[in-house]
Amino acid sequence: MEKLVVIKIGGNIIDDEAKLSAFLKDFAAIEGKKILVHGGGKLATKLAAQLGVEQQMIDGRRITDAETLKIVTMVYAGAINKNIVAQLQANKCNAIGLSGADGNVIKAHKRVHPTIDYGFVGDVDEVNTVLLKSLLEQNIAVVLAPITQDGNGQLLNTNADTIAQETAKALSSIYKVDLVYSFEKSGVLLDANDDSTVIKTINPASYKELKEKQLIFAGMIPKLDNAFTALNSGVTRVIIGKAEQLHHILNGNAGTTILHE
Ligand SMILES: Nc1ncnc2c1ncn2[C@@H]1O[C@H](COP(=O)(O)OP(=O)(O)O)[C@@H](O)[C@H]1O
Ligand SMILES: CC(=O)N[C@@H](CCC(=O)OP(=O)(O)O)C(=O)O
Repeated sequence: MEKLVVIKIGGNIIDDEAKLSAFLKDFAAIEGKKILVHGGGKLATKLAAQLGVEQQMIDGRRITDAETLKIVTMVYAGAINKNIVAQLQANKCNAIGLSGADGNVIKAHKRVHPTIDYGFVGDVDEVNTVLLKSLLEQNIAVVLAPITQDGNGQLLNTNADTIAQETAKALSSIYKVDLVYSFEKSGVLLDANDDSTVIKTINPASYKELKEKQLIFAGMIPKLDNAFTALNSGVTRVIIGKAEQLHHILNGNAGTTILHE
């Protein structure tokens, strides 16, 4: 099986012009088939504040009312996605930027929850692996924004870590997939404020323990849940690490590797 890397880039890197530019240079230099998934939650929150649209997050998920859906669509599928693609072109990496609606690439349904109304939040049903494969085979890097659609004309907002997991999972039937969650820290840390405390490997048992001790919290919990789901669904390797160390991560020399046992 041929190799594919699916890399998710975190919100704090997208927000930092210099770090984003350095990261995209490194991404452009990766040989072989590659997909970049981005979010941009911080930027969406900033724009919503400027527009006076109040935002609410529950368990790391944005409650997405109609106004918020317009904002996230503009920010993720518009400004951020196109800026990333343009920068990849500047680095001589041909790329195409897609939302889940483009080419019917990611279908989802509006989240149904017994007590919480998440609004226009989408849970993924299907990834169009045929289209993605045809683009990858033309040596085009795919840049995915976390906006999905329900097939009936409704756009939906889906967490970017989940988009990366679902895409990696779907493509693992065709490729040997490495999934990388890159963000501003050196990996999963024993002390979230100390970059020198990288935990080299995490398995379900150590994850449980670290969570109980509250050494893993906030956005790292859904990220690790996505990481384990990917690993249990056919993805070969899942690593969480620092965006600046992309090449070391891919070589297995940096970050936190997620293990089955
Ligand atoms: N043990 C930990 N190691 C590293 N980060 C952690 C840990 N526990 C919680 N976190 C938090 O998780 C955040 C990453 O999650 P999130 O903000 O959702 O990621 P992203 O930047 O990819 O969107 C970090 O910024 C950090 O504050
Ligand atoms: C439903 C939901 O929560 N969607 C996320 C999508 C963006 C995202 O995941 O961005 P980061 O990776 O930068 O956090 C949101 O709107 O915040």
